[in-house]
Amino acid sequence: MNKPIIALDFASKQQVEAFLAQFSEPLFVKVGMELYFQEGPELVRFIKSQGHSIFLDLKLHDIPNTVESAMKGLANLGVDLVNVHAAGGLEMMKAAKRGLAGSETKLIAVTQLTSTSESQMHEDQLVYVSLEESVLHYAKRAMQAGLDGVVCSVLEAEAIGEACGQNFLRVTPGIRPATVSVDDQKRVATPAQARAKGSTHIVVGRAITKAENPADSYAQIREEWSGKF
Ligand SMILES: O=c1ccn([C@@H]2O[C@H](COP(=O)(O)O)[C@@H](O)[C@H]2O)c(=O)[nH]1
Repeated sequence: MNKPIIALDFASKQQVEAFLAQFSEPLFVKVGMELYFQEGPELVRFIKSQGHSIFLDLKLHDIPNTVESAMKGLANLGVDLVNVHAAGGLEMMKAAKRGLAGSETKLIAVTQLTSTSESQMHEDQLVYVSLEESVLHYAKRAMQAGLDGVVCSVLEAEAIGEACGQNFLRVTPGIRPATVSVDDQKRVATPAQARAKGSTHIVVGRAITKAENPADSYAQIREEWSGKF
């Protein structure tokens, strides 16, 4: 079972260091826009030097040429996972993959953000299909472009596994243990539900980073996710 990916949604290297100091094992962490735009590639190199695996969650979405060039830069960082928005289109996703040529970094595409509900998708995007249909469409396009998987919610993970194959990654944020507030997330599930529905990875931020004891919270989530609880 893959380790839960901890979203390091912090504003500074200092906060990251203080957080990581509470763990004595190699982790799988996610560096997103908040942290990357403050601290840049140096911080990614630092986290890597500490032996942790990294999902660099920058959700690129631009014209194919720009995304390909940006991916060439990210390829040099040697992270484990990077992503684009599937809404950028097939050509953009293919360009992103070309940019990573020769690197070991896996590429996944965001389908519909887990903070989006079906009614919001209709209103904001004028997309009048079901949310699952939209997510499945993006997953199939990502597969067609040669990507390694998608970011989706647990609610769509099973259908994507059936449509795209079990090796196609289903990386699922919006994870909340039963007692924790959902905050701004709309399509949420517990770690146990994620396991049952075939997520390949879970992404957990605030339920760990804002917990009274992050290391305990991580251990509980990891146990629930791995089915040991
Ligand atoms: O659809 C998506 C894509 C990315 N995210 C990111 O995951 C974490 C979730 O944090 P929580 O505190 O566990 O809600 C966050 O970094 C998002 O940027 C997502 O939530 N949904």
